[in-house]
Parts: sequence; structure tokens; C-alpha cells
Amino acid sequence: MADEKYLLTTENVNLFYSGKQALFDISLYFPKNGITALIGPSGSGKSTYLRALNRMHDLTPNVKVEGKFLFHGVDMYADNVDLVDLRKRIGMVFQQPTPFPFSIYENVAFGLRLGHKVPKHDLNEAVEKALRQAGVWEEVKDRLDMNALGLSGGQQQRVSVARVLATKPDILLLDEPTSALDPISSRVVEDSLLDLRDEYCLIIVTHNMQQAARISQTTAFFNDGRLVEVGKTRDIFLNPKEKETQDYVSGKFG
Ligand SMILES: Nc1ncnc2c1ncn2[C@@H]1O[C@H](COP(=O)(O)OP(=O)(O)OP(=O)(O)O)[C@@H](O)[C@H]1O
Repeated sequence: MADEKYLLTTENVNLFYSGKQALFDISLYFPKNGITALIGPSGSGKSTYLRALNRMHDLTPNVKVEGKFLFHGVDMYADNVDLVDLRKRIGMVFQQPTPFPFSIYENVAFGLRLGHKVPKHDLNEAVEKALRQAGVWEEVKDRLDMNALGLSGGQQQRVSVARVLATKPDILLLDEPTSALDPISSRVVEDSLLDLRDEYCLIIVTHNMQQAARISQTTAFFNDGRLVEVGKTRDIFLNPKEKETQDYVSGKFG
């Protein structure tokens, strides 16, 4: 049951693309901190569900979202919710690093400047803090004026994480954040995520089961738009309750 120990609760979520149902009765709860991995074969609904968590589908015509979404106990889908504010508090990092063609500094400061006039000193502090938290400060501190597009893929992705962190979110949604990176850069990004898990609620869609096993405490397995099983990551991988989960984690399909 949902209660105050959870920062975000979602109950009985159904989602339809032009009338075609893509999510079926999903109920999942997220605590204030820690990493939850959403795993499952291609097309199982992981990204669709993730995008519902910061109302990204509002931007797409013909998508209908049903169910109860409470963030800090408040209905996230109420008409009076300020979407810019919601997306600052529930930030999203995408598969491809998404730096703007500006300096590293401006990339991170971007979200902070939205709708606010922030004193330069505060901005400098916030940019440094976010880059430190994202684990990329030491690599970029002497070249903050450099175009962020000149960084490596892994660095760009950590700058993307910093940009989201700068707005002081409670939740980071990560949609396959390392799938476009080489294995070494992926591990560096994973290490940065691990450093964040005590302070933030992270929800990560990943195809990479080793990654889910390495970094998450909780794993939810999706198949055909349904939540098959959710539990401690160890149990999902080593001792799943459902045969479908067992078959997926042992590589029989997917
Ligand atoms: N914009 C869209 N319009 C219509 N159908 C969509 C749209 N996005 C996703 N779908 C459908 O919804 C279902 C779930 O897709 P989704 O991308 O959420 O799965 P996924 O598990 O994240 O897959 P992948 O791992 O390949 O990204 C699929 O059948 C997909 O074809």
C-alpha cells in the first residue's frame, strides 16, 4: 500500500496511444531515495511508463493516461499543476546525451535561469555543486566555457545529469542513460548514479540486466505493458516468483 514513506506512488495506471492500450494496471511506489530499475523486453512499456512520471505524454496528442499519481501526496495530474515546476522536481535524462550547443557552464545553469534571475555568485555555486554531484567536475572545472558538444559522450551524459540536478529535483528519471555510451563511459556514469542514490530517488529504464543488478535496489519487470513482478533486485535476479521473470532474467527471451 502507498503511504508517506513513498515520495511517488502510482496506482492502476493504464495508458492508451490512439486508443490502443500500452500499459495495463501498473501500480508502483517509489521511496525518497534509492535506485529502481525498470527492465523488460523491447516494447514492454518501460519508457511509456517512465514518461508518464513527469507528464511527458502531455506533449503528445492522442495519448490517454489513467490512474492515480501522487507526488508528495498530491495529485500530479491535477489541472492546476505547473508543468515547468513539476519537471524541475522530476527531471529526465535521455538515452542520447542532450547538451545544448552552449558552454558547459550555460548547459548546467540553463534550468536555473528559467523564469528566475539568479545572482551570479549563487549560479556559480549551483553549477559547481551539480557538476560535482554528477561526478564530472574535476574533468571540466578548468574549461567551463568550452562548448559542451566537444566533450566525450560519457562526459556529455554526466553534464546532462548535472543540468537536471541543478534544478534540485527530488526524482531523476533516466531512460537508458548509458546505452549510447561505450562500456568504460557507461561504468563512469553508473558510478555517478550510485553516488546519488542516497540523496535522490532514481528510476532507470535499462536493457542492460547487469547494469540493473549492479546499481539498483529495486527492480520492476515489465512485459507486454504489464508489471509482472517487482521486488528487491537480488530476489528478482536470483529468486523471482514468476516463471516469466525467471525466463527473462535467464535470457530465454527479450
Ligand atoms: N508514441 C507512440 N505512439 C504509439 N505507440 C507507441 C508510442 N510509443 C510507444 N508506443 C508503443 O507502446 C508500447 C510500449 O513501448 P515502450 O517504448 O514504452 O516500450 P519499452 O519497453 O520502453 O521498449 P524499448 O525498450 O524498446 O524502448 C509498444 O507497443 C510501442 O510500440
